Amino acid sequence: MYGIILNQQQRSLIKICGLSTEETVDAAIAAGATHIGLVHFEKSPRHISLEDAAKLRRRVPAEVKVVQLLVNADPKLTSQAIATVRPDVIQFHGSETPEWVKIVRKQTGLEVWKAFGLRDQASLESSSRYVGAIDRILFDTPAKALPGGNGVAFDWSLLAGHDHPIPWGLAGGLDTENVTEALKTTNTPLVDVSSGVESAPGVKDVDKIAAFCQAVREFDASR
Ligand SMILES: O=C(O)c1ccccc1N[C@@H]1O[C@H](COP(=O)(O)O)[C@@H](O)[C@H]1O
Repeated sequence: MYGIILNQQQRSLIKICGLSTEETVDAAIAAGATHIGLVHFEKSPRHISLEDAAKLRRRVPAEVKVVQLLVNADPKLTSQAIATVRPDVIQFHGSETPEWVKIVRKQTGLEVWKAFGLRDQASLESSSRYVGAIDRILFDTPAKALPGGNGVAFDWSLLAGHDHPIPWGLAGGLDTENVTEALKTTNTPLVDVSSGVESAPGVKDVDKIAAFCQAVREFDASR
């Protein structure tokens, strides 16, 4: 009986993105993150070289998945990132087409995620063009100064009650204060945070990482 109840309890997936130091990678793992995100995009304050990403990747135990974030990377850079970092997941966060991400998925066998800027109901419908091409869609705020990582939330009610055809996740402006509301409104299976666990752009804060993960786990325990 007890086992059945435990099995029914939904455990949210938590991705902490834009990590760039050993200390913060270790903190995210200790706090219960299920996914660690590494950004390779030179315009981002969270950009790290592929060699540094590979070093951080080696600290991550098998039960925590490593997500390599790329933005409109060409085929050469995409293969270099995969060969050097050996991520579990590739997150495409630019204007990559369904055709391109499907090729990467087929040729590498890796899990492929696509970030999608959600503007309105019509854009939610148009996101279905990625069905069959990716393993997970990550709904985010439409691009601003950067394609992502701006710390700005979108209207989560767009996702309330939506019948999702593929696995998905929620990103954009999440933090410890709003993540419970975001989970309640959207019932998302995965939350993805970057700016919301920083003390300055690109500087992750270990206490904020711990508090964010605790808020998510408290929500999980309450449902
Ligand atoms: O983090 C970045 O700098 C970044 C740069 C380019 C594309 C995506 C980026 N981050 C991703 O954006 C979402 C939302 O981030 P935030 O919590 O609003 O800061 C998330 O997937 C980040 O990993």
